[in-house]
Amino acid sequence: MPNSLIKANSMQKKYSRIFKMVCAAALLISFVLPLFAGDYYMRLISLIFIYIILAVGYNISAGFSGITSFAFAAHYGVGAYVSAVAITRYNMPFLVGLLAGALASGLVGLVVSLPASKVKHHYLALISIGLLEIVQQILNEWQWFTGGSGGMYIPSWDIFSISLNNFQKYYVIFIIMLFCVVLQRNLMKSRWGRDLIAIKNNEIAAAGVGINYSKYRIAGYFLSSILAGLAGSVYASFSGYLSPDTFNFEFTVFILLMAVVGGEGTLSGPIIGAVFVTFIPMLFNAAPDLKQIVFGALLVILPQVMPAGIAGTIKKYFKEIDNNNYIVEKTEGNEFDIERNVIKNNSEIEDILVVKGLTKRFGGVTAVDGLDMTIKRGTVHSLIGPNGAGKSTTVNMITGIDKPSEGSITFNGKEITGDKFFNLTKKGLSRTYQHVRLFNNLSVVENVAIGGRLFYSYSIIDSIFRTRKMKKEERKSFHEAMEYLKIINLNDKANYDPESLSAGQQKLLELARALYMKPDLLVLDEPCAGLSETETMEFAKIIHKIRNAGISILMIEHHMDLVMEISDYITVIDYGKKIAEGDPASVNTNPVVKTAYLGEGA
Ligand SMILES: Nc1ncnc2c1ncn2[C@@H]1O[C@H](COP(=O)(O)OP(=O)(O)OP(=O)(O)O)[C@@H](O)[C@H]1O
Repeated sequence: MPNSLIKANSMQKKYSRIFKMVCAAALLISFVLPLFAGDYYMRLISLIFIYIILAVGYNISAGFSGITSFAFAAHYGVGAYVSAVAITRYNMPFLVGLLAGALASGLVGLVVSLPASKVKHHYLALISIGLLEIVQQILNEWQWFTGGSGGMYIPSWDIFSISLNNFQKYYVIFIIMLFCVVLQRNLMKSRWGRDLIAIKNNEIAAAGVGINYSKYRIAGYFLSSILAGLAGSVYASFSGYLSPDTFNFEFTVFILLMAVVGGEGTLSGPIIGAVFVTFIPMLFNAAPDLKQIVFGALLVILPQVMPAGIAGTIKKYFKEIDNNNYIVEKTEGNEFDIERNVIKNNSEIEDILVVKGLTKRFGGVTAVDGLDMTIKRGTVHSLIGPNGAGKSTTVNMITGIDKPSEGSITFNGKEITGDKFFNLTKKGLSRTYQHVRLFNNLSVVENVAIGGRLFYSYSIIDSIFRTRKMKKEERKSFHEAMEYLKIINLNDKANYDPESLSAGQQKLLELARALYMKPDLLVLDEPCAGLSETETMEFAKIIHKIRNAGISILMIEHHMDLVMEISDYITVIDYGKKIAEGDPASVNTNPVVKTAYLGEGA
């Protein structure tokens, strides 16, 4: 059967048309503006371009990756001063100076984010305030390097010994800005961008698809600080004079305001934010003291009345999300063959998972107490017990979310006790969650595609330049993700926002994501909670299919009919201890289970 493109709905099409027209108009105006505008306006628009570069940097950090930092004024300052020193004191060419400034800011970002990644990530916000203070002091006091409070003059720009006039400077800044905007767009529409967005959405689920979120946070912040440093470097040569006062907390407020007005985590937000926030102060030329009050008030009010900013609000109105609908293909015809699409594990080991003496204590509470359990390859093994029995804690230890207090876990013959969650996914373990953990800033199909991220190898450079390799792998990945969506009958909702799905559909979507990871052992934590009776029966059929394809399943479930119907083996726990195990028939008639779990007399 032929493939047909999934059609965006009419509102999304309208948005896409309007968006393209606005972009084309903005590009055209920016391009021809110097032919008509005087020097003043050319400098003003150049400054907006610089702010766009800075706002793009901040957006990659806070908007997409969820890393809050108040040090972007400091990164901007480091970039500006390092490039100025490189050009004026060491006679480096302008372009080398730009790179030096950007890199220096990136290095500072690295130094700051490395320790911050080891503690809870919101500590980076605190560390960033410290950095801003340090940079302020250095700029003011380190006379021979920065010129101190007296400032520093930078000679006019030379590129290949040609001194640039304002007209030429405008186009150089315009090209650098365009590069940064396109870089942001390309990065975010690739697996690297999706990984960053996933971390912001849900750290645990991100680790569940194999993302080492500490490393990604560091990388995201490194890139953001490079862009902020680049903006500062361009500003230094553009303005011709640097003063430490420019890079203070007031400027941090200005950067935050650009993000809040434009809309964090959107591709056009930095552009909209930079334009608005550059023009707002002009309204207060007559009363400059009022400017800070207005900026502060806007920071207080806007997140409450327009939390998504201008770009986010417009997108919400058109129900648009930044997705990859241009490469999503809907396959019709043959039913998806799970067996064909799973990686067969060649291991001969029959006991796929062996748990011995597993114990977890939370302070005085022993949630799991010396549990022994063995899961045979190719079976559906259910773990049941009353509320609070320790089931979720058990699977959290098996999947590396909780560290066991005692005991051992062996998977495919290798000990995995205490392994990190993101490492276990690479070893063939995937899971769903008691409370659904989807990535709500990604579309339905992207939520599945991210499950297959380990099978694709294109680099971040491939992403930025959208190489053939990147496009080929993305197309394959989305095509496969669509196949997985077929299993759960959601292929016609590929471009939807996951929040628009019913609770049952969201559970199924999580299952499709876990399946695309091609696991050896699939762990399902209460997969049917919130599903209707019909959906539960559909789910049972899917589980049968998955098991027949050779994937072993460990399932926690309260729906007893389902457990009895689809399980090959059942382990029953109560107060963290195993009280029974066996096939469904024996467990169903076990008097201890009846007493403890089913509430009947033995
Ligand atoms: N992070 C935690 N800190 C402290 N106590 C915890 C923590 N997680 C679980 N517990 C406790 O451990 C015990 C087992 O909880 P767990 O969630 O594993 O049970 P469960 O069998 O999955 O329950 P349910 O069926 O209601 O989901 C409970 O008493 C719970 O309160």
